[in-house]
Amino acid sequence: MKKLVIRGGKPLTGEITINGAKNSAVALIPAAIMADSEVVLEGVPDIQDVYSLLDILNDFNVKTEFKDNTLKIDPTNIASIPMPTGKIQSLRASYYFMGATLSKFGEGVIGLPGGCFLGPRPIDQHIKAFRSLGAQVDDDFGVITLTSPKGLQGTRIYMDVVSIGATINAILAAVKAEGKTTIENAAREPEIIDVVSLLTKMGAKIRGAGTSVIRIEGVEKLHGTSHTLIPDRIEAGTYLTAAVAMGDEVRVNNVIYEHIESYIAKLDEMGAKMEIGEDSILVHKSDNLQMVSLKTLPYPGFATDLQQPITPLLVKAMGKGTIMDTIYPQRVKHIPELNRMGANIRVDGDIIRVEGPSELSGAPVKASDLRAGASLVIAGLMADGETEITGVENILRGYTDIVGKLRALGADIEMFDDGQEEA
Ligand SMILES: CC(=O)N[C@H]1[C@@H](OP(=O)(O)OP(=O)(O)OC[C@H]2O[C@@H](n3ccc(=O)[nH]c3=O)[C@H](O)[C@@H]2O)O[C@H](CO)[C@@H](O)[C@@H]1O
Ligand SMILES: C=C(OP(=O)(O)O)C(=O)O
Repeated sequence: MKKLVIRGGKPLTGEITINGAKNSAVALIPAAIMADSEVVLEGVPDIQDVYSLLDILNDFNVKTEFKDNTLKIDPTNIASIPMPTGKIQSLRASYYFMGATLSKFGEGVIGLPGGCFLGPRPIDQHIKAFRSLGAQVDDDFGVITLTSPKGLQGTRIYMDVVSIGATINAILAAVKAEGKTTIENAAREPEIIDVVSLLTKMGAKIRGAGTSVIRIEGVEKLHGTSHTLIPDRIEAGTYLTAAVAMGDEVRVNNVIYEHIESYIAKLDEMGAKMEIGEDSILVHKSDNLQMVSLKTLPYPGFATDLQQPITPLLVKAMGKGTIMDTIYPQRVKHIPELNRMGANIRVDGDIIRVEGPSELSGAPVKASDLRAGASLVIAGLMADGETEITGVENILRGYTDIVGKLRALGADIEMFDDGQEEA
């Protein structure tokens, strides 16, 4: 079992560099199998979700090489293999193999995905998109079988909810469908633009990524190419929060400000002192933080993935504030753990009520999901004394070398592994 031990209260100073986006990487990798030759991805983060996908590619007989953040994917000898259980459940984004295999082979057998438990995470809009394109989709107790006996035909797909995964899966399935497809009420996240950039370089014809209407004209084949990932806006937001909490001159490099504008605006409202550079953000010492209220929304609104990381910062602020996660109202597993460390937070139906300021003290806590983990790491950096975090595997799904990066800033953080499985 791995655990993180943080001795908090140390000021953070220095520079760190943000890696390529997890939520891009996990879509680009399945998308790459749709090419007929090698795809090279640059800036791929060194995270467990990437390794889980490489394991799955290996089962599909796809050759891969991953070194120094460059990932070479050669799908020349790919085989259509059913993936009903097992590795497919180790992460959320394995659902992209539904769209990718449907497009590549006209068929696929893919089990329901895993990933963070944030409350119900249905995939009805993904299935609706596949069916609209003419696929037959059968759900046998969580094993999704996709076939397309008459091929896939371009169509109009209206998404009932704004969904990143369903939008990307619809794009993957539609790029080689016959004729034109329009996706309406599409998600607009930067990762969608990144996936469309790769597919376009592979030969796909797609317009409108980053808007709520995406138009696709089917092509017959997709070829190999190379592509560099966008930086991870959630990783950037996480380190910016740690810097606002404990920093004194911390520069966060490789940030696209426009991707986290709504987050920066909230930190600004709290009174954080930041200087926005061309591709970096410098955080000065920020005292007397003001309490704020916030609501998560689809992009360009405040990202749900940053709701948990910002919570400990609110704990440090003066006054009463509320957090409403409209995307995942049940994304609250960090709250009891923060309270164990001395926070004063109440979950009241779909509203999280924070009253501050509270001094945090180190305690044994569990990271039940990825961003709950980020939240607890930030709390641990802020707390007086020692915090021991278990559930570290969840954190490693999405953060490259979190220990090394924080140590470089002066944090007292160590990871231990006793080699035993977590209970
Ligand atoms: C791998 C990846 O990119 N994960 C991100 C992605 O997850 P994911 O793509 O799974 O999340 P979605 O954008 O699909 O979910 C948004 C909302 O739509 C609902 N919904 C979604 C699909 C569907 O078929 N039916 C439905 O009702 C969900 O329950 C949720 O309330 O976006 C989430 C919301 O920004 C982020 O927290 C995740 O980090
Ligand atoms: C919820 C997240 O990831 P996933 O969708 O991969 O579970 C996340 O990145 O915060």
